[in-house]
Parts: sequence; structure tokens; C-alpha cells
Amino acid sequence: MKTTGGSDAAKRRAGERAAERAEDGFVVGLGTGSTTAYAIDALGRAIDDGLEIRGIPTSFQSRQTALEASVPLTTLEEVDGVDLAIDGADQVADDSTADAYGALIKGGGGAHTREKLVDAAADEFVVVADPSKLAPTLERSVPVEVIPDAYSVVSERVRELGGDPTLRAAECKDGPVVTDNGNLLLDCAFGSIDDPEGVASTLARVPGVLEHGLFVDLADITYVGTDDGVETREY
Ligand SMILES: O=C(CO)[C@H](O)[C@H](O)COP(=O)(O)O
Repeated sequence: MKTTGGSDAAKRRAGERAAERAEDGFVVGLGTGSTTAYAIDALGRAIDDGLEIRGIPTSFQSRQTALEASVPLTTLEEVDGVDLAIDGADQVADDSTADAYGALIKGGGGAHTREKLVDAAADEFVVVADPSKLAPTLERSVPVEVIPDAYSVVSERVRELGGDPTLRAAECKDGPVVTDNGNLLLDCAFGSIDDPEGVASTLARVPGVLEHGLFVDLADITYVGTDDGVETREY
């Protein structure tokens, strides 16, 4: 279930704006995806110009991007805290009058478990997005990482909860996508999610679920790159 379109210029603007929030000495969580990759590249250029930071990657892919950009890396266990996390999203709830304003669906790249760990640990979590990610109400399928033995049981539980689970299939191998953590992914369609907090806590209680892609009350800022600038949402 790789994520939606959106112009590269818009993604680049959002990523570069987020990278500007990094300061000397910061530990920076490095999210996953094409928009965050622009932020990691920008951090690499800032490091070339003298910025001193360390990054914590959230996936094999973001680690590769960071290595290519020469961003020094560390791990959660080696640091006292995370100052800033920059990460993309598959959908951002954008109705400022709703309780769910700023809630996210993530995991289109299958990395939401480590992303949530790092994003939640950060003093400031900045989302980078393009306008195609904004929606009044979250409605995309929610990625759910499950241990392999659990996929059929969790699928049944998701159906009981009114969802429609699909085991994510690999594109370049026979069989399912296997995550960086060795697990499987269920993309669970719930239709329009009016109460992301409720769905999130219900999914979190299902045995066999490692982590789901609803990020509620975690984001501090979203930078939305457009074709001629960057819009800011603060929560
Ligand atoms: O959640 C994610 C990966 O698990 C990504 O952040 C999300 O899929 C957005 O990716 P992109 O910036 O390529 O649209």
C-alpha cells in the first residue's frame, strides 16, 4: 500500500522547511518515506555546512537515506531523549474544528511501529506532507503490524470491529510484505474514522497487534508543501 501522489516540489518544500528546525546538538528522529527523504537530504546539506546533529532512523530505508546524506546515526538506547522527529504521513486530519485535528494515518511504507516509537519520544514531532494527504476526516485503510502467527486471528477481530482487513501483498516477491521487524501487515479499512482515538485504543488492545498506524495526539506541527510555498498547521 505505498502512499499517494503529490508533487515532488511540494514534498521537497515541506521536508526542507522541517529540516530548518534542527539545531546544534539535536537528536533528530528520521521518519520514513519520500517526503521525509527530502528532509534527511536537507539535514545532510546542513551538516556539510557545520550543523551538529545525530539522527535516529525509523526503518532500513531511512537509515540508507541518512547514510547516503552522511547524517551521523545513533539509537534510542544511546541518547537521553529525542529533540525533534520529522516524519511523513499517508493522511492528516485537517478539520480544525474536530477533536481529531492533526491525527494521522501512517504505515504506507510499513514502518509505523518504529516511527511511532521515535515520534512519540520526541519533544517536537513535525509532520511533512503535501496537499494530497489532507482530509477532513481520516478514511484511508489503517496499517496494522501483526506477528505472523496472529494475522488470521487479528483479521477476524478486525472484521468483528467493523473493519475489512487485507494482508498486504509484496510486489516483487510471492506472498506478503514482511516488515523490517519480521512481521506482517494488515491494511484495515474502517471507512470514515470519526473517532480515531477510540479506534486506536481498540486496535492496541487486540492480542497479536504489534502496532497500528493511527497516530493520535502525537503531532505538534504539520508542514504542508504546496506548489509555491509551505503552509503550517500547529496543534
Ligand atoms: O508512514 C510512512 C511509512 O510507514 C510514511 O511516512 C508515509 O507512507 C508517507 O510517505 P510519503 O512521504 O512517501 O508519501
